[in-house]
Amino acid sequence: MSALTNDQIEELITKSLDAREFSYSPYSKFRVGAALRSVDGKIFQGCNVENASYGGAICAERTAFVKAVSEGHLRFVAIAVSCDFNHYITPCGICRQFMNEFGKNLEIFFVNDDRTYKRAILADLLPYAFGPEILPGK
Ligand SMILES: O=c1ccn([C@H]2C[C@H](O)[C@@H](CO)O2)c(=O)[nH]1
Ligand SMILES: [Zn+2]
Repeated sequence: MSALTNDQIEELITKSLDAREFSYSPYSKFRVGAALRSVDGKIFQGCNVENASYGGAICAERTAFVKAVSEGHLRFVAIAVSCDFNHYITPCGICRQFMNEFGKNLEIFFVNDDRTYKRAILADLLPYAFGPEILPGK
């Protein structure tokens, strides 16, 4: 069961699909969009941003998180992710670790081109995670 209403899920899906528009992906030609909902209902969109130094690429999920955190938001309910293939895209390992910093109960919607989706919780995608609770001072 999702913490979001069906309308909220549909809104997140639309914003995730729309976010692909600004994908900067001249190398992979793989356009990814994400939409992240904070606990106070704000939605932050992100796309993947690649680099001539290939390893410098930033995924859509992290773009959305960095936008949100840099504007003072630290608590999130859900993120939707989409690519422009007939595929349910799942976040890469770096993004799973990155997102874990902000809570293991985050809902993740993997959105297909036709708006159908699959849903998971971050804790299921990153079991036995290394997280901030392990470090002193947290
Ligand atoms: O969940 C994912 C998986 C991949 N990518 C990007 C990284 C790179 O720009 C391109 C191909 O890996 O897709 C994302 O943005 N999110
Ligand atoms: Zn990633």
